[in-house]
Amino acid sequence: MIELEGLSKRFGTTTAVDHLSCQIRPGVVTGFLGPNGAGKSTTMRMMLDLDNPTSGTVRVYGKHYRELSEPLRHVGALLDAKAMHGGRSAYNNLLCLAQSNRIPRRRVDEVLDLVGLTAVAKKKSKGFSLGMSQRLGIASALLGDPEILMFDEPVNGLDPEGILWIRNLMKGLAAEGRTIFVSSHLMSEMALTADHLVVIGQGKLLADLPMADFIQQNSRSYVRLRTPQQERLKDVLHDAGINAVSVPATGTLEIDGASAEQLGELAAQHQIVLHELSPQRASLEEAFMRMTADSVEYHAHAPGMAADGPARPTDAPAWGAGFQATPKAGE
Ligand SMILES: Nc1ncnc2c1ncn2[C@@H]1O[C@H](COP(=O)(O)OP(=O)(O)OP(=O)(O)O)[C@@H](O)[C@H]1O
Repeated sequence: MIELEGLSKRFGTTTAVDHLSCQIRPGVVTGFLGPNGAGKSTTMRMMLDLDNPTSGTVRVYGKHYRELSEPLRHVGALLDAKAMHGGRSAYNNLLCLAQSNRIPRRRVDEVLDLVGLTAVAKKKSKGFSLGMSQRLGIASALLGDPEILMFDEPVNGLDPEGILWIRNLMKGLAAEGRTIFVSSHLMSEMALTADHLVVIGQGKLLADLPMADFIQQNSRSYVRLRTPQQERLKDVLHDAGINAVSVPATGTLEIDGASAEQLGELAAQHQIVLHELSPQRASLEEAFMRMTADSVEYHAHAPGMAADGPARPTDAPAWGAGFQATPKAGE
């Protein structure tokens, strides 16, 4: 369990973290999301006592990080994969960490094996690729077999096999009852890994809720229908009080406010042929873009797009217009 209470951090005139309060619970993978510069790394650094809060507190199992004796046995973290001593071998980097926390030497071999670096254990870490450095950073986080694990962008530089491995590792560690807190900009990966989300924008808490609720609350689901009898179906739907929007580009109808079952049965009753009847659920990426659109600081613009153009994805469906995210703190 990690508890943040009114946590704030200012750097000069920049407020990196702004009165953040939430709890990161054990037994699940909690994803930590936010646009660039939202304050994710600063928050994680404060959790590890690497930055002092301007105000507020962060506690791990009821204690400040600095009060933990042998902290690696309680909290393991990967914040910066290149933070290792480049002149030391992977083995020696881990051995130094182990010795300073009274962790037995055999654990170094175990974690090297776990992350797949046994073959290069004696090589200096400055020659490691980003993916190998990530694996070494993950090994250091696992060294003390801690109850709490924090990973800042852990899949950065990993190949597909490595991404699958870290995903299963995090899920497995959470299933053992550990607290797993992970940041990533890869929404598709986060959608597959995290059970719960904490979302921040400009240092403020925007959401703290289960993944499924986040997607449901920040997107609209609808049903897509394709039929060779579109006008007839529209009349039937109209008579049933259901509004359908034609999408000429795809030749489909988009309907919200009715389930796929209802629509299929209605079509069958009127002997209307359907070529497609598919419930559409927005992706985590879409839900994230909608929620954080107003707190994105650094916008890139597609060629030809005005500098003050929309922050939302250009392929956002028309029904997104007027959408308002409802920030929700706590559950
Ligand atoms: N040491 C520092 N000195 C001054 N400003 C800082 C410092 N560290 C972070 N900041 C600022 O604090 C804000 C939050 O930065 P932070 O790195 O925590 O965001 P982030 O969400 O991790 O971003 P990203 O997703 O790009 O990694 C930014 O405006 C950043 O420029």
